Amino acid sequence: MLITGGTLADGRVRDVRVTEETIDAVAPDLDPAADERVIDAHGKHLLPGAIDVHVHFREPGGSHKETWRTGSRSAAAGGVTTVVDQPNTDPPTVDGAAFDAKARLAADASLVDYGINGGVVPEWDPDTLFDRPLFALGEIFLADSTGEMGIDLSLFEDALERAADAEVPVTVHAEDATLFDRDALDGDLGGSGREARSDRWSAFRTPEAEADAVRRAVDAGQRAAGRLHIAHTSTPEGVDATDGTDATCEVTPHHLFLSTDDCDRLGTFGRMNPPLRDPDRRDALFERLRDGRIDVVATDHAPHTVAEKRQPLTDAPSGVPGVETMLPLLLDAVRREKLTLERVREVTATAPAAIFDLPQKGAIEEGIDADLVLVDLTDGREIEAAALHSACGWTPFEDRSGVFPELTTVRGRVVYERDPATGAESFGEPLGEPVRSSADP
Ligand SMILES: NC(=O)N[C@@H](CC(=O)O)C(=O)O
Ligand SMILES: [Zn+2]
Ligand SMILES: [Zn+2]
Repeated sequence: MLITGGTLADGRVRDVRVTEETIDAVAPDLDPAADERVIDAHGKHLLPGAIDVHVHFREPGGSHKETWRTGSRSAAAGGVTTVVDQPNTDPPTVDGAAFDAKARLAADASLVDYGINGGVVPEWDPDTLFDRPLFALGEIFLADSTGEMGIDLSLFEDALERAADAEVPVTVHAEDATLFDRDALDGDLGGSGREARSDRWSAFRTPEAEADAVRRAVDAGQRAAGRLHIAHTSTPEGVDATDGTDATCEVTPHHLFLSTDDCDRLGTFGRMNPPLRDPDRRDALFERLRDGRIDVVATDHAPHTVAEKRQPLTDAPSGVPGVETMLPLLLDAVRREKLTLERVREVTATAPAAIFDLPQKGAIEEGIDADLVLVDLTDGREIEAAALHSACGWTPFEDRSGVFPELTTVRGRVVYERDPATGAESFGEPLGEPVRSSADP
């Protein structure tokens, strides 16, 4: 396949030849071979596929919320070519057998490349778990969230040691429940669903609870001398607690593009852990994305059904979908000159590939996986739940504008294609193996 005339993130216009699974050539002017498919990318941008290191595709055990098929189609339609699934499934991915069961589901159904993380609870089985090609160990929950997998600091320190020995990176959900403000949930919490006052959830799971937990996790990580990555940092204080350390951090699109100002509109559809923060903190977080203090954008794609969300604030589950809207929202920020295209490439592809050791991904270079996304930056459109592909059927970004892919390839296969003239979409077939195959060291 030859994609001609695309503009790369650094502004160079190049022809890109894809042969089998890899990028075969990146050059100013390539002649198409006789039977080669040619895709005209003139006036459009060609980016490396996004690597989303934090998704919850809910299988096994939660397939009424999402499945590997629906979640990976949503990823492909949003230009995400590699996803990493978290362990709070049912059963949780805390031993070798649970890992194998999830790996089989993913191999049969995932349209995009995937990694599977191991999880930690008191009854985990590190021996069989570390026997599997774990992408990472985490998210390790230092406070309960969906799946009630919260653990104490001493088990966290043991897990850090085991992961360091196994040279497996660790990701952590850093909130300290002892610093939650329980008074915030007394009094009037509004009604159910969109009538709920989810600003109270933000008042309950305080910024200090995150910042303090990040500081403690980072200290433990430094002592264990392993690779530590902080999941979904939602506050500037949390990000700043990683400054000057080896720990890396990620931010989600909802903590960049939403704030407590959206709680009124969203109700429980804006309830997640860590929660939405005040507009000033959101702006300070965006500044840290722009200036490089935040390493990665990852979605924490955490779908729940509309019915589950239409409950009172303290009964509804936490979490919002986001895998399909991450790149569109970031590209819309580029259109609005709030971010550069190179920074978007850095936080969605270059940095995740470097931090999680995926040398064959994250760039448009000869010899590496042909994970590519073709976008037309002049073609912004409104985000509508009905046009998205997650099984959950809703989005917290309704009516925001986004730039959606026209073509997504994973290791040279077209996994998603949309005709910009008609809107007609088509999807590819499952790929059948994880990005960390057992052949890896
Ligand atoms: N973020 C959330 O609010 N929920 C996530 C779990 C998590 O990432 O804490 C989920 O799996 O639902
Ligand atoms: Zn989490
Ligand atoms: Zn999560």
